[in-house]
Formats: sequence, C-alpha cells, structure tokens
Amino acid sequence: MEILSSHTCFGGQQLFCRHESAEIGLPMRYALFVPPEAKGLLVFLAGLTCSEETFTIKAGAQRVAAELGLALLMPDTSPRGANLPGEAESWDFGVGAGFYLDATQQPWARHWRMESYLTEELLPEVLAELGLPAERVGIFGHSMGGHGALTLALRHPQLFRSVSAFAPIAAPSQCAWGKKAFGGYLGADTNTWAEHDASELMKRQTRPPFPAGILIDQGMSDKFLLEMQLLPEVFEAACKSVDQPVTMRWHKGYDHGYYFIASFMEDHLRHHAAQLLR
Ligand SMILES: N[C@@H](CCC(=O)N[C@@H](CS)C(=O)NCC(=O)O)C(=O)O
Repeated sequence: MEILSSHTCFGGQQLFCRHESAEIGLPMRYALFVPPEAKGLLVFLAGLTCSEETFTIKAGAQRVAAELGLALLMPDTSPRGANLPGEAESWDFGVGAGFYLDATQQPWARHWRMESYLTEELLPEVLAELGLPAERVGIFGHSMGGHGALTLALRHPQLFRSVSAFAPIAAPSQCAWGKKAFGGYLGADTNTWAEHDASELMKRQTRPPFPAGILIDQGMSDKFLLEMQLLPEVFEAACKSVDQPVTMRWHKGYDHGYYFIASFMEDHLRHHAAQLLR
C-alpha cells in the first residue's frame, strides 16, 4: 500500500492510501484511521456519490474511535478509471455506485467486484498491516453503504461480528435505486437479486445471525425515506420473523445527510465496541 497522506488526529493517524487491486483490476483508494491503541476494526461503507473521503471528513468519528481503540476503514464506493461506456452518466449507477457486490453482467463484470475486493483483498490486507485479530471486525454504513453493511454481514458472518446502519437501502429489490443497480449489475433474474437484498437474506435465516443485536438509525425528514428508496420497515419485519434483535431508532427532523450521521456516530461506535472488544 502507498500512503498518499498522513495526519495526526486525536493521538492516532488518519491515513489516505492507494493500492493496486487484483480483484478490481485497477488502483483503488481507501482511508484508514489508526487509533493510538488499535484493538478492533470497523469498516464503514459510504453511500451513492461518495468516496473514501466523505465519512472521513464529515462524520466526526475519530475522537470516540481513538478513545475506544477502534481502527476505521473507509473504502471507496466503486472502481474508478475503468472508462466503461456510460459509467459516469448517472449518479446512482456505475462510478460512485458499486453497491458492494460482484457484477455478473457486461461490461461491469471485470471491474465492478466490490464484494470480493472488500472481503478477500482489502480487509485481510488491512488486518495484516495493523496486526489485528480477524475476530474483532465490525461493519456499518450509510444508505447504499447501509445496504452494503447489512448484506455483507449476512453473507459473511464469519468476517463481521457486529453490524449497524444509518438510513440503509434495506429492501433494494423493492425500490428504484435497487432495481436499477441489480438489473444492471446482476441481470433480469430476480432470484439472484435476493442474494444481495438484506431483507430477503434476513428472512432466510434459521436462527438470529447477530444475537447481540443490530442498530439502525433513520431520520424522519430523509427525502429518500419519503420517496420509498430505503424501506427500513421491511428489514425490521424480516428481523422480527427470525427473532433477530434490531434496535430501529426513528429521529424526528433529521435528513439523509452527514449532519444526521454525525449526530448518532458515537452510539454506533459504542454499539460495535461493546460487541467486538468484550
Ligand atoms: N446527488 C444526489 C444525492 C446523493 C446523496 O445524497 N448521496 C448521499 C448518499 S445516498 C451522500 O452521502 N452524499 C454525500 C454527502 O452528503 O456528503 C441527489 O441529487 O439527490
């Protein structure tokens, strides 16, 4: 890995890094906060149009992460520089909109491999770099990244021991963003969509996969909630159907953005620390 910049922050280091990714077939960037004493790692997946910088700059997570001993890994949201036709034509598909899955459809299948990149390449590389135990890794995210956090946690429970989300796209097979992304990346067969839909994955569980509980925060003035893009109530019902404990918090007046995320960041960091660092 190449360190592009390094900034001392709350006694730790905020790094911006670049590496060659074999899974993606292109260079990828990520941000990494290393606290003074790293005891566990928390992966944050960002939403549509974001990059590794968005959360790092706007969420205000470093102070409490430093106190708790949580390293923070902020990947980018898609490959960049593939120069595929149409990759940057819309803000909710292609560049900045990888949806944290491996595409099966052309022309996306070669580079749009965010799930394999994160789980098989970036995460092991960073754990080795920090010398951290693999069993102290949690995942959280926002919007498209909330979808990513919930689905990757459910698809890889051996990798992620704690999970939470801010305003996640919680039932993507049923909303416009998800239909566009899944149709483009996975094709028309909706059976393959269910494998990447947090609510569908939860409904299929035979026992609660995260018995210590999942935390979800949702702003009630979030325009994407009102446009039916998020559907957290569908995920909550899926959790209930398999006895998965979920704390679904509705916040009056908060919108979809990072002022909302920053307001509840500390609760999420403590939720993960309580489950990972016992
Ligand atoms: N460009 C979109 C909005 C995109 C958006 O809100 N992205 C969210 C994630 S879904 C975000 O986190 N944006 C970055 C930011 O708020 O700094 C629009 O025109 O409505």
